[in-house]
Amino acid sequence: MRTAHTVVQVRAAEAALMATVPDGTLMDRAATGLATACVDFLGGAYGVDVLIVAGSGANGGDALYAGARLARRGARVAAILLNPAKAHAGGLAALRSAGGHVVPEDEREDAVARADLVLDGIVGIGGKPGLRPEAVRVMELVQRYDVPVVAVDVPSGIDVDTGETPEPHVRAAVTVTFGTHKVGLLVDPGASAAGVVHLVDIGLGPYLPDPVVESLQASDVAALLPVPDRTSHKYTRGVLGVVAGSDQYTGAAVLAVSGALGGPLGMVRYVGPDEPARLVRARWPEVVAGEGRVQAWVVGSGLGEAPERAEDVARALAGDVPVLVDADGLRHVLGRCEGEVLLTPHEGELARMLEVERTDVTARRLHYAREAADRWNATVLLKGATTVVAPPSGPVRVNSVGTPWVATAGSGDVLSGICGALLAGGLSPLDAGSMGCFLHETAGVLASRGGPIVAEDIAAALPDAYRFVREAGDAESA
Ligand SMILES: NC(=O)C1=CN([C@@H]2O[C@H](COP(=O)(O)OP(=O)(O)OC[C@H]3O[C@@H](n4cnc5c(N)ncnc54)[C@H](O)[C@@H]3O)[C@@H](O)[C@H]2O)[C@@H](O)CC1
Ligand SMILES: Nc1ncnc2c1ncn2[C@@H]1O[C@H](COP(=O)(O)OP(=O)(O)O)[C@@H](O)[C@H]1O
Ligand SMILES: [K+]
Repeated sequence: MRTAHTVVQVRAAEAALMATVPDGTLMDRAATGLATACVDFLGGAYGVDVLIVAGSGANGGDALYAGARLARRGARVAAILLNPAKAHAGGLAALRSAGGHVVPEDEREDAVARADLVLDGIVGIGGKPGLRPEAVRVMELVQRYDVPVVAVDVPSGIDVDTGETPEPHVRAAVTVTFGTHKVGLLVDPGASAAGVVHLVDIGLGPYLPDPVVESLQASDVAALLPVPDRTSHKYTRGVLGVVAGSDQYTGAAVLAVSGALGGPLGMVRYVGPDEPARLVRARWPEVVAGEGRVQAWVVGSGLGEAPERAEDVARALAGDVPVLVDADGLRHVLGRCEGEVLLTPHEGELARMLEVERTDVTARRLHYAREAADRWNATVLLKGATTVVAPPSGPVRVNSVGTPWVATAGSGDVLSGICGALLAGGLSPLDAGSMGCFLHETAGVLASRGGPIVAEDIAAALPDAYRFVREAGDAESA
């Protein structure tokens, strides 16, 4: 499991750890990990040009100490000091004694043009969102000369606790973060600005409280996946009721059922108009049409806007089994929910539910997913490149495994099916949503292999994703 903590939590843990170790130990560990990550990124240190952009805080100090290590390994290291009078004294002395030098103001452009790598040590967890004009000017040069950036702890300028990027910020190829992930590294748009995130262990673990954000890895998903045993039969494995599709949107019914059958359940019941029911049974003869006992419901994909379908949603929500509500069904989730409910909007649907602009949801994904979870007393899965799954209380899950090829019509219908299958298998809305998303995106990766796919391909690859996750879990725990 990847976990992320707030700045306040990190600062408290650092203070507790620092009281137990000699001065400078943490920065030493951070700088060592950072230098190693730079060498890995560059494929070596000897003869490369590394340019440090350092602010006045400890984040700049980390970058300068790492620069000293790289210089000792044969790199040519230069530093742009954004505030020379307040530069980190220890870091600067270390860099100078290792042979690094400070770039004079009129040579900054040359230094950027020459660099193989820029180390962003402008601000870390002490930074307010945004960059001061001088930092903006330097980073514009870095962008113009297309120099890859390794961010120290966080890409400077993002809102570290939310992942929001309302102002200018650094875009990194790699972010080397210390002690624990920061929330803004796992949630978009901050996550996109961070690039590949590499965690350096500085010994913070025992001092960290429960995280505010978590991200399941294959072994976590594997540990939670229901697997039948010798005593299982179709009813103990779970029966899912699917209320999806309409005469207008027949495909949604087939795709939601396809997603469900790619999950670990025993049986699917389809409830809907004659035409989609006929198509579902033609494609999947094992599906039973009509009402009956179920362990969970999926309602909403392709229901259309007919008012009578509102009753289908209300009936499922009034029942005593978990319910997933997707797409058109979300229009009919009126008051606070009772029982176990998973809502799966994309950004446009969540914007409509909360009566805000879609661009606001894009900019503040964590904020609005949490707000909706609180307002509807339900777990809210906000779809996208980094999916956010916010329960009414407790840590939020995010998923960044996947491929943009999954963004294809009907893909969300398949997602509703696989998440519903996991609900029917007895998992909580939080687990079902976050595991379903992981399996759905993994299926997308396996089906796509870098090329275009359609929603049916994702559904067809779900059993492979299931096997892949179980094997990866076995390998990680071996
Ligand atoms: N505290 C610790 O024990 C450790 C801290 N570490 C490093 O220390 C960092 C935190 O250091 P600090 O608390 O000194 O804070 P930072 O270095 O993050 O930044 C604080 C400084 O930046 C200025 N600043 C704030 N917002 C700005 C903006 N938008 N643009 C330009 N300047 C801005 C402030 O005036 C302040 O001087 C971490 O991110 C990490 O890199 C690591 O060395 C690991 C150990
Ligand atoms: N850039 C992306 N990278 C990975 N997955 C994505 C990306 N954009 C969207 N997705 C996923 O694709 C699916 C799209 O679902 P949705 O928007 O409901 O589409 P539809 O209504 O056509 O089924 C969701 O699972 C979402 O998380
Ligand atoms: K930084």
